[in-house]
Amino acid sequence: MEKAIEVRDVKKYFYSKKRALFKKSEVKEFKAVDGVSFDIYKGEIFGLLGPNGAGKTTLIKMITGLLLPTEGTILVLGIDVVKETIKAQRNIGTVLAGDRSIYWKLTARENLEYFGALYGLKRKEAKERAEMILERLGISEKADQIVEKFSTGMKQKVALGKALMPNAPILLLDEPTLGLDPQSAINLREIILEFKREGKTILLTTHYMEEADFLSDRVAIIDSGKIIALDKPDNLKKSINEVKTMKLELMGASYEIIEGLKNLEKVQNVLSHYNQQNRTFEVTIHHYDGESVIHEILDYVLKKKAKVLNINVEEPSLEDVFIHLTGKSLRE
Ligand SMILES: Nc1ncnc2c1ncn2[C@@H]1O[C@H](COP(=O)(O)OP(=O)(O)OP(=O)(O)O)[C@@H](O)[C@H]1O
Repeated sequence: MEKAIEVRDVKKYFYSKKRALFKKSEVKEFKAVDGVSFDIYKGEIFGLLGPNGAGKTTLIKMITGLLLPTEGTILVLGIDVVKETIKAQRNIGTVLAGDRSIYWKLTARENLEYFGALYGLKRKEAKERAEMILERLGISEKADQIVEKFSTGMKQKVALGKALMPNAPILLLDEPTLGLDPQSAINLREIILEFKREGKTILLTTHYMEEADFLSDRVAIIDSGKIIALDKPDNLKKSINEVKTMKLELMGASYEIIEGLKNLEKVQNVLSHYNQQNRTFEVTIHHYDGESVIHEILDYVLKKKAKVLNINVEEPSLEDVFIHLTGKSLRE
């Protein structure tokens, strides 16, 4: 398979000065991306899944040439992003999370035409392409209104439209559906799949496991600047087949009772979320081996006088893969 993007041993360290009274200021090093390697093949959707602060945006910014890596090499269609930044950038359309680079005082159409000119399109070409993209993204009707008044979803579509203007073969989408209402998110995911059908290579970052699962041909799970797993979503889920997931909704429980669950034999991970409104705990339990441990869990909970409102035994999700590997939730 032909490679569209090659990332080799890439690191990005940030440095900040910590001032202390009467002492020499210390330089603190922060490893935002800490030795990452992967390939993205032509025509695939590659998902980078990880919690907030995992290093996803930093990686995208390095691939697109906006940030210099501290170490390592990035090739885009064989072109070194550091050595030939502009040449590499010609192959990429990028939308960063909460993209503010579109002009809010211009209309959607003016934005696209302006960026088209910036990318070197002739006036007529830019007009035609903007028209086609506005149509594709379903925003033709509002194309001549200023962007400032648009909803978050519409603004996101204009940002995506801007990234599509140069008709680059590779798209980098950073949290494309962040902040969108469910229906707009579904629409945008459909549009992303259409781009793939047209042969574009897409790298997207997300911290929504359903999104990574639904869209990606392969997913890299990233945490604290490192890739901790990389495979097709189904293979990742199969890799934790021996781990079963049980979800409980408990009334009258406490953090202490939930901590106690961790001491049960064959229980691997316990994560909980307190729902203030209903005063219930939603508890996710990863355990090995079926029935006996389920009985033990229920016996324990009932002995502690908590009420079980709901029990679900679920198929593993990418969130479960993440919990299995890190012991924490994607949303923490
Ligand atoms: N310019 C910078 N200087 C110092 N630290 C930075 C800088 N940019 C990012 N970081 C830190 O690097 C880490 C990774 O940030 P990054 O934005 O890549 O994460 P992310 O996975 O995209 O998460 P999010 O979804 O929250 O943006 C964070 O802890 C962030 O605070």
